[in-house]
Amino acid sequence: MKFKSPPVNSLSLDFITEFCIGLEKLENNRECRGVIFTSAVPNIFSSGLDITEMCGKSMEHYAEFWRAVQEMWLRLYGSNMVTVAAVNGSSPAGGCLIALTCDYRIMVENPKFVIGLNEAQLGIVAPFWFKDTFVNTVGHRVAERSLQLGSLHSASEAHRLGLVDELVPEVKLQEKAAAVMAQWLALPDHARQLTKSMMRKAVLDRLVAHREEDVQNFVNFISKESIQKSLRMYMEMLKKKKR
Ligand SMILES: CCCC/C=C/CC(=O)SCCNC(=O)CCNC(=O)[C@H](O)C(C)(C)COP(=O)(O)OP(=O)(O)OC[C@H]1O[C@@H](n2cnc3c(N)ncnc32)[C@H](O)[C@@H]1OP(=O)(O)O
Repeated sequence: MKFKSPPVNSLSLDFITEFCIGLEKLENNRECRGVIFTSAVPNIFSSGLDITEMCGKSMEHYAEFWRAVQEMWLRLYGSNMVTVAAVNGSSPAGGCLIALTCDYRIMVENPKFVIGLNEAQLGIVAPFWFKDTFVNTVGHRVAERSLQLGSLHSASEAHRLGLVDELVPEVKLQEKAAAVMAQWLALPDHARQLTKSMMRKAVLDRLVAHREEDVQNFVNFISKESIQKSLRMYMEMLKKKKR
């Protein structure tokens, strides 16, 4: 699945809806046992949640958007397929979450590309299921430090921390992703799927059990004037950076 929503593959409601529909189609296709996620936008894997969906909108919109974000994560983290992220560009926040939610992450070894859960830098807080996914990948200490600081890690640092599994030159990315996929698909599906479910079930169940509470938390938090102000300032900063 190639993300193609220029300029930065931000995860808008439309993007997320299409992502979920595409994933469901693949999940229901018995011929399809694995998916590689990558980007068709140069230098960007995904810039994370579309900030404009969380700024200046109604409470109803925030709730609809957050349910879609939850749905995307539940489907991807709970997927029966082998999922490989071929990260060919920067991947902050929600973009990093997509990569973390996959079974395996390969990143292009470009020092300009960054990845991480940088929510704290925007004055917002990653919800418990972002945090759980991160902890399950890199361990508690690395996740705690990285989340509190809202760190965006270079590709080599992300590799050192275990946030990504492998680094490759850009020209080798697709070949490597295909090789990893072949390795994972060589196992019997039922054994791999049951093992994956055993490893991820507690974290998935936690969100399912607290889904509406999590929506309400998000809506209450994001609609606070102080948080809206932080997001507006962050968007301004992104725009100024270009001038
Ligand atoms: C409260 C509960 C928790 C909620 C959880 C939220 C998780 C999230 O995902 S929040 C989103 C966090 N994302 C970021 O912090 C990334 C911000 N973007 C960047 O750092 C850079 O844009 C980039 C490194 C991804 C790319 O840099 P580049 O120089 O190539 O492009 P830009 O000129 O910065 O951007 C082009 C264009 O796109 C707009 N934009 C960028 N990111 C977003 C975004 N996440 N949402 C909406 N719009 C975004 C940027 O403002 C530019 O717009 P203009 O062309 O109109 O100026």
